[in-house]
Amino acid sequence: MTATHGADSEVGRLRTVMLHRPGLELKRLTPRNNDKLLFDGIPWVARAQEEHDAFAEALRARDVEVLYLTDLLTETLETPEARDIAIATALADLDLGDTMRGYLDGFLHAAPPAELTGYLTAGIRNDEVRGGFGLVTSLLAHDDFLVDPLPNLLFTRDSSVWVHDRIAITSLAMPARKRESQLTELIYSLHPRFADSPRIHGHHFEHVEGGDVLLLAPRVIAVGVGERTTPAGVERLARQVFEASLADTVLAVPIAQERATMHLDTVCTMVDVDKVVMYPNVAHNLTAYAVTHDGRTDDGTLILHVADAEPFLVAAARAMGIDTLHQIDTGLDPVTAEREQWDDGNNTLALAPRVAVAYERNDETNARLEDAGIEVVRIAGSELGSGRGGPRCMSCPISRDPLV
Ligand SMILES: NC(=[NH2+])NCCC[C@H](N)C(=O)O
Repeated sequence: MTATHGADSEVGRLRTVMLHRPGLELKRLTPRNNDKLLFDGIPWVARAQEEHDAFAEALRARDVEVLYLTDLLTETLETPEARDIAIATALADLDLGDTMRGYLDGFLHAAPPAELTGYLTAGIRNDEVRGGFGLVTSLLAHDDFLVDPLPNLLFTRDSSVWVHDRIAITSLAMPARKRESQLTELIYSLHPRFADSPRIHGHHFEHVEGGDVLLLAPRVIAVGVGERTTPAGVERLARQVFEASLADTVLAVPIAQERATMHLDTVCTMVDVDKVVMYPNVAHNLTAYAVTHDGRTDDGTLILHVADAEPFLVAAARAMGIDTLHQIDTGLDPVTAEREQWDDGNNTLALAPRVAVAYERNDETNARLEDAGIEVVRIAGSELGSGRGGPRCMSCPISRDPLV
């Protein structure tokens, strides 16, 4: 692979990553809105920022280039075209009424790029507006949002994902996250750094979230199907990656439709070219449907073949062309395993084969990873973890070395 941007695996040496440093949007969380905004508590924002800065530093210390989503967005918003699209898409989605919509349209257009980034990410509360007064402002509560904040931007893995040299703009399932991929779509369409990068999928298509997409090996992709990614979403993604010749096999992997297992990467991540760390309580019943393609219908549509369900590790190894995809034997008792899974113990970010970033709190899982020869780069996540996401969720690899 010669592209400057892109990734063909989960473990090729990480060169460039996109993160989002948590900011004002986290200060919008209250005990009344945190469930709807998909947080399990109210994070201490200053500490969350410290933890995140340490995460970014750990990556830089390993020569990984760290890009911040808000910097990319602000740079994108320098052009009037980008501002028009950003404002029109954001406002079109909101339940505002014409008086407020008209006011906000003018207000947002007048804001300089960095400020506009702030409004698009942290939102605007009813008690913060200085105009557009009318029925909407009178009847909404003072702390209702006119523009919703996006606290889950922190989890950059979900709102876009590189597949080889293409960027897939995802389509997020939960209402609280829907606007996130409008922003990533804007960045990848109009930021000069990504000008020539071909895109697939889009925020208006069937739901696919990046946390469900695992690049098992060059040309083999596993996609979790559960609370977030839908069966139709995987089918759409499979057709696109086959059409663009980015993969030969897509494995659709059913996962329980529960908060604890919202994405495939909450139960399984790769730590080496042939090793995964997997939540032991699901390891034995995780299955996969291998999807391949062969020929076209008369109208040119690809004909997909869907194999019967098989154990995930078996189907994955076959598609990857290896004898065995090893599961690190964490040997944890079910209760410890459940606790550490909840705290994202299985949600590791590989910096290279056998080097993975993990939350320090998951002592047992980390010790077993080390026993298996994996170098564990530990980071703190006491506050970051309240959004239920670990190192993998908080990072979107933009460039990884190809596996040779
Ligand atoms: N790739 C992941 N596992 N992302 C975690 C996302 C967590 C986020 N609060 C949500 O519910 O959407």
